[in-house]
Amino acid sequence: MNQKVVLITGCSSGIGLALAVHIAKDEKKRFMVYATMRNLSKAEPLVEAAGRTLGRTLEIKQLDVCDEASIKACVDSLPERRVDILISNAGMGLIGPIECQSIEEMKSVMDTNFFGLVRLMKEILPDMKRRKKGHIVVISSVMGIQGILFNDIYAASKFALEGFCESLAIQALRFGLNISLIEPGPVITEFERKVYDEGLKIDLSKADKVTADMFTNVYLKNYKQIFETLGQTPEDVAEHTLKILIMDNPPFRHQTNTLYTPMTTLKYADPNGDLPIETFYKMVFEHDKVFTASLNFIKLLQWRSRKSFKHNKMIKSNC
Ligand SMILES: NC(=O)C1=CN([C@@H]2O[C@H](COP(=O)(O)OP(=O)(O)OC[C@H]3O[C@@H](n4cnc5c(N)ncnc54)[C@H](OP(=O)(O)O)[C@@H]3O)[C@@H](O)[C@H]2O)C=CC1
Ligand SMILES: CC1=C(/C=C/C(C)=C/C=C/C(C)=C/C=O)C(C)(C)CCC1
Repeated sequence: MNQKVVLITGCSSGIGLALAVHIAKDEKKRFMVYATMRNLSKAEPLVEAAGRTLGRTLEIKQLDVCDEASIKACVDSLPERRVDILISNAGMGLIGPIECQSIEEMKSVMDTNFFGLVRLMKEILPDMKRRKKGHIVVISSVMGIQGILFNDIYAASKFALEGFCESLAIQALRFGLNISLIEPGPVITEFERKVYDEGLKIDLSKADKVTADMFTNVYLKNYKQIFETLGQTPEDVAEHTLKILIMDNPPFRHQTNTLYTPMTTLKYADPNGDLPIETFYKMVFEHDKVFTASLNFIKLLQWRSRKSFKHNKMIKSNC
């Protein structure tokens, strides 16, 4: 059988782990998954979730996206160095006022989220071009489209990914290669815990009172609620991604959370770029009115989509 070779980065937890397992468990066994992580001592949750696919349609390998030698060693270890589908997922977040963050911390985010993909592409793209076959799937974010308060550096790293891929996609087309950006909204994973816990520990003494207050009393206060109201599961993102993998003509961009779409659409609706900024400003500072109204609207959308899901299921079961 002609299985497609899928290489995924950052599979020790969250979206990467869910992707690896979901793709390896494909009923038609269309894929051979190389699930990679930088630290193999963290493999236990993946081993457990992979179950019987381990050693069959799933293998675990070491790969650190910040280390060129580790990427090369991993790709060299694959049969014929072949990668049909690269899923660049490894990433990290960073929240808080920039005056409280060190340049080292910021560089680490850019190095992982952006240069991590660049290193992977430098190793894998030339082979894909030679074979005139391949699909590069990048786990970007809604923050690759639109910045969010106190996510300045993280959003910049995702914008960098999007600009890089948008430029490369034109060249890729010439070789018959596909590039797809997957853009989830909030997803309930270790990412949320890491970023939120770090956020609570930030030394705000370098920020002025207004900024410190905005971070503590607006951002951190609402962050949890945003995840609770809008948060997707990593399995849901994995399902969306698999659908993209099996398409004949996969799209360049795919947002996984329709509840978040009204917010990203603002960007496309106003060429001057003021609409999303003013709307987010109102959501933050006319908080009581707009933020609560927005959350209620989102809850209504959620209720309606759950209702229509049940309705569709009922129709199907009656057919
Ligand atoms: N959670 C969310 O709300 C959203 C997340 N995303 C994106 O999804 C991707 C996955 O995040 P998510 O699953 O949520 O978070 P997790 O923290 O659960 O997973 C991140 C993964 O990336 C790995 N990683 C970090 N640095 C490196 C590195 N240098 N080399 C290899 N692997 C590395 C981590 O490994 P280790 O365990 O060793 O740290 C971990 O396996 C990220 O790109 C993130 O930006 C996008 C939209 C929303
Ligand atoms: C929508 C919104 C907020 C927060 C959104 C968050 C926290 C989104 C997180 C997205 C993630 C984690 C993407 C990962 O790539 C605020 C600023 C609290 C208030 C204004 C409206």
